[in-house]
Amino acid sequence: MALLSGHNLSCVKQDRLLFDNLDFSVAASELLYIRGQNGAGKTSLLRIIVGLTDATTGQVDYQGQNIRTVNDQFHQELVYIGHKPGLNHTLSAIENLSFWCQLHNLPHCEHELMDILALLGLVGLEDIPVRQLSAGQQRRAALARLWLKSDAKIWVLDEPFTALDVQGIELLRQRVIGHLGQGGAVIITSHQQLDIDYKTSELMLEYRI
Ligand SMILES: Nc1ncnc2c1ncn2[C@@H]1O[C@H](COP(=O)(O)OP(=O)(O)OP(=O)(O)O)[C@@H](O)[C@H]1O
Repeated sequence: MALLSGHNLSCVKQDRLLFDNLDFSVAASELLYIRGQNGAGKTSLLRIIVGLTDATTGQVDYQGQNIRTVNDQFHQELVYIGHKPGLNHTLSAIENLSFWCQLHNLPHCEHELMDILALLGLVGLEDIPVRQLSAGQQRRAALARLWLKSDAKIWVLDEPFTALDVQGIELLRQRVIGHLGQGGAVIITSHQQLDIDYKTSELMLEYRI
């Protein structure tokens, strides 16, 4: 059974039809790549998938039910990391992630924060404002959420490799493998191919004029 599926999705932005009649599904331990050139509509599709915006037509189902009707459960079991890191630049990494843990009702996370930041190579940088971190360090801080909310079933990641170095890419790759191994599902946009021994499908968005 599909964990997450989209049916007859279409999206119009600025009078341009980005996609229509679009169906997808992703099941436990599956990875779905969404591909397409700049401006094809990948981010727009991800925002529809996580319920941040409505599709022009169609619906997204979580475990067979419209995400709008199982909103709370869906968001409890989802981690979405957008194209931008989604961090408050005036706060430190610790402050950003502590706030995120509270927002997601994950109080136990606070105890794990330092270990996760160490794993991500951010020790010594955890207390400075995020704006003083490099782009790759900011990305790492954003990706810490994948370690903090480890029981989320669905990960939706928009260009998560952006700005990461080789070691960061491998760290994230191993994390994705671990998640798939635990029965999670991952939807990802990336211009980079991941070499992974799990069922992988691809959705190509054509750029439309
Ligand atoms: N909030 C918005 N209001 C109006 N138009 C938008 C908005 N967001 C995106 N668009 C338009 O929708 C189109 C698709 O944008 P989107 O960000 O989904 O593409 P993308 O495939 O993710 O691109 P990229 O690879 O560059 O990140 C673009 O032409 C963009 O101008």
